[in-house]
Amino acid sequence: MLPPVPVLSDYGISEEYGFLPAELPLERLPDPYYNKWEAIVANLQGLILSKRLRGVIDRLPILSTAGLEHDSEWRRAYSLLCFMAHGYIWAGDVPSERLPAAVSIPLIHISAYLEVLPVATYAAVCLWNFKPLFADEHVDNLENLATLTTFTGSIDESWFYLVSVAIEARGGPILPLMLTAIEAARANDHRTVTACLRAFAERLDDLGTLLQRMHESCDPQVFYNRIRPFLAGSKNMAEAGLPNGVIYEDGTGKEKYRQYSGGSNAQSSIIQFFDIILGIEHRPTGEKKDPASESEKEGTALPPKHNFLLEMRKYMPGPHRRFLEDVTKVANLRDYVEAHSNNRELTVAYDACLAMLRAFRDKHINIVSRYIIIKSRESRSLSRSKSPVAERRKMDIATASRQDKNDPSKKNLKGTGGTALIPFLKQARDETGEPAIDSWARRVMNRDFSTKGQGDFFLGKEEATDGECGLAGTWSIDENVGGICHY
Ligand code: HEM
Ligand SMILES: N[C@@H](CC(=O)c1ccccc1NC=O)C(=O)O
Repeated sequence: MLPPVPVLSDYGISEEYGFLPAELPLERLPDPYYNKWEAIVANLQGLILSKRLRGVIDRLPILSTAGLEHDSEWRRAYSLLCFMAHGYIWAGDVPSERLPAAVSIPLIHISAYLEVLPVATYAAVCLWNFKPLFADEHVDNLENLATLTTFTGSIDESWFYLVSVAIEARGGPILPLMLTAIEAARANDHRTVTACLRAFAERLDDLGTLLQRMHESCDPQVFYNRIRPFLAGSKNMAEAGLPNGVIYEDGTGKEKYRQYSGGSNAQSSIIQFFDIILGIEHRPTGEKKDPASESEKEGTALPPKHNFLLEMRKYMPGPHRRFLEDVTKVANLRDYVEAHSNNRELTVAYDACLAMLRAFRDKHINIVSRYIIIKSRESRSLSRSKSPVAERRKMDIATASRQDKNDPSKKNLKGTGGTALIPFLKQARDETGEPAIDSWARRVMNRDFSTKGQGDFFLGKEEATDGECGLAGTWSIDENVGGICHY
């Protein structure tokens, strides 16, 4: 007996909005008992700017969670407390190693209820932190979105979160679409599978276009120096001033240091869903395709490596994490397409999805290059010329990275999630092309993009120059980030 195909509503997932809550995030908690939390967050930028946030939170009483009713209230409370927590920890000349009980006690309780970790996750700042400007218009349109809370009050920060919200909303309908494709493959209905894959490829192309819009209104300077420091977690943050992590006070005096990764879009369930549905496997960073043969060669068993993308599932809301696990059990499309490799329409549609997802990751690497790598180089040379200790510390918070004497600008830069970002992101991109069925597609997607240049490429047959799946285009090589495909 095959396991049942998951039903979205069983996991609180919407057919229309995907992992965004079907009920819009609350703009404030209805019970006036929580006015103190609402007032702090409503004045967050002012309190941070005037350096008065810590004092205010130090005087805040411990509020009970008993007044929270609907899930949307729990989500609002979680988001409020995460903004307060990260504001408290990071707004100051040195980060705070302790989080007062007035934040940590309710935050830990609410996180347990929502089955998410007590740190500013992607859910806290993106999924549960937006509103439509016009209630009668869709939220998959960036022109109809606003954020509820930001650390800085800047349009750059709002835009940074909202691009992700729009991607989640526009990607939402892909979930029921691809669950239908799984059912169709079970019924050997290749026409429906092909149609679903084509529609998926087109949507992925849309999502890439949305991702590119990051450049419109989020300035790399503002992102790197003003916004990003607040998104950092408490893991691997020694350079930034948190060698042990953070103590979440509970009044017992017996608390231990805790360490959590910072917010990262790797905590978005939708992109992980795309990988699962297409049968893309992500290995731990640095691991080659066939590690068994490598260890046999050396005659040693390799120790198990850390798989960051799996680790990031712990930072997703519990039902979303369980949905991904259950979809993994039924994902059959890669096997189905491989078993029907003589069906050109089917293989081309499947390869187009891989190509589009790979192109999405290319655009993302380009963003990371502009928003983090280039910025970190600039701030390093600036800080070398200024050099006082306070400047240096600020720089370390901004880069949230380790330094390497030989190449301080590249390999050792860390993402807020804690990855060695460039090797990790490039590997994730390359793994996206691996399942390609068609030999053309395989050659194009897995080619060595290590030299600069440009040219044309085709996915599928040579005559498939264009068309429904957008299978032809040009490629060019950027000096920082490897291959970029333009469709
Ligand atoms: C200025 C904007 C952005 C920057 C600087 C950025 C940076 C990063 C970094 C450094 C990582 C590595 C993981 C970590 O350690 O955190 C990452 C991962 C990731 N980011 Fe972004 N990101 C941005 C926007 C986005 C957006 C809008 C999306 C939309 C979906 C996205 C999707 C992902 C995904 C899916 C991963 C996991 C790696 C993968 O699956 O390829 N990012 N990002
Ligand atoms: N990993 C990114 C941060 C990041 O992507 C992120 C963090 C919190 C909430 C959303 C995020 N991504 C996208 O919009 C970084 O290292 O700066």
